[in-house]
Parts: sequence; structure tokens; C-alpha cells
Amino acid sequence: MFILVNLKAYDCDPVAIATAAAAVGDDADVRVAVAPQTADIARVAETGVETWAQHVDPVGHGSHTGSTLADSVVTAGAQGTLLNHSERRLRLADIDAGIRATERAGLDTIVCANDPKQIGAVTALSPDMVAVEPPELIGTGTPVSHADPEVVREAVSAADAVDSSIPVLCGAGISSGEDVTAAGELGSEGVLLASGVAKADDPRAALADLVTGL
Ligand SMILES: O=C[C@H](O)COP(=O)(O)O
Repeated sequence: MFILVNLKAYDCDPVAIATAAAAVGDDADVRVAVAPQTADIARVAETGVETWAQHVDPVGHGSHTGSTLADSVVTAGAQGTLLNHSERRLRLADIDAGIRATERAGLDTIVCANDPKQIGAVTALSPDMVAVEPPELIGTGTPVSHADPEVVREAVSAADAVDSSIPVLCGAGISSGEDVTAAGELGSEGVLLASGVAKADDPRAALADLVTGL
């Protein structure tokens, strides 16, 4: 299982969480990555944890004030980026252009989608991975793997029908090892989570709990 912790814009210590994530991942031999704010990518990457961007813009070098380039996050130390997160929606053409920009930069992509139909559509654009996240469960602490297992199963089927080589992750409300195990049993090859770690009183303990069943 791949565990990607998205720190969003939460008021947390990205370096402390990254350091803990690297240690927990190493100890458990589980792939654990952290997606901090863009401005924190370099110092998070310096901890040795696998580092992801939360978003890049579908543009190259040029007159694009305020844009985040795929090349720039690679230079800062990112290995991959989320695209089309529920809180950073893109038009289909921009998702496609974003994936092409990441390919040129050598950056992996996880394209997020709300539901199985959208998962089928974005899988057709050939990202490295896709992630299904029902928006109504994001940040609730109610795990998608328990609250809506069918959406995970159907997302896996929808992606498989288009390209079975593209792994499907799920996210929303995931906060425990039990949730991660349940996600795996539904066919998910990873989880995308945020508040369960970023808002935890003890993020290291929260991270350790995530890998307990793996
Ligand atoms: O990127 C992460 C997802 O939006 C899930 O967020 P959450 O774990 O706070 O529900």
C-alpha cells in the first residue's frame, strides 16, 4: 500500500511530520509520502521522505504569473504531484495538459476524481495513479472504506476497464490502520489522507497507526 499524506494548508509542522513519516515508512517497510505546501517542498524533501506537490499548473516556462511549474517542484525535490484534487479542481483539458507537463518534467502524477465515472475519464489520460475521493467525506473522519465501500470497488472496476495497469487509491476520512486495511481489501493500492495526520495531536502516533496492519 502507498500512503500519501496531504498536508493541505493545515497549521502543522511539515518537517516534523515528514521526519516522522520517513521513520514510520522505513520501520514498517511501507511506502509513505508527504505532500506539503509548495513553499515547503524543499525542506520536506531534505528529510528524506518521498515528497509530492499538492498541485502544479498545466503550463511551461513563460508569462504565467503565480503559476507553479512541474519543473520547479522537481528542482525543489518533489517526486510527484496531485492533480485535480477536490479542493483544486481542473477542467479535463487542463488535467491532460498537466499530465503532459509532469511527463516532460519527470514527475509522477495522481489524478483525483469524485466518483467512479470520473475515475474512468481521468484514467484514460494515462496518469501514473488515480484516487477516488467522495467530496462529502473529506475531512469528516468517516472513512470512505467503511462509509462508501462500493464507490471504491466501482472506482477500481472503472479504472481497470480503461487501463488495468494504473493503480487506484482512495481517500476521505482515512485515519487508522483499520481504514487502510479495509481500503486494500476493496482493491485500492493506496490511500490519500490529510486531517488524520495533519490535525492529530501526535502525528507520529497517527502515522504509526496507519501502517499497523500492513
Ligand atoms: O487529500 C486528502 C483528502 O482530501 C482526504 O482528506 P481527509 O483525510 O482529511 O479526509
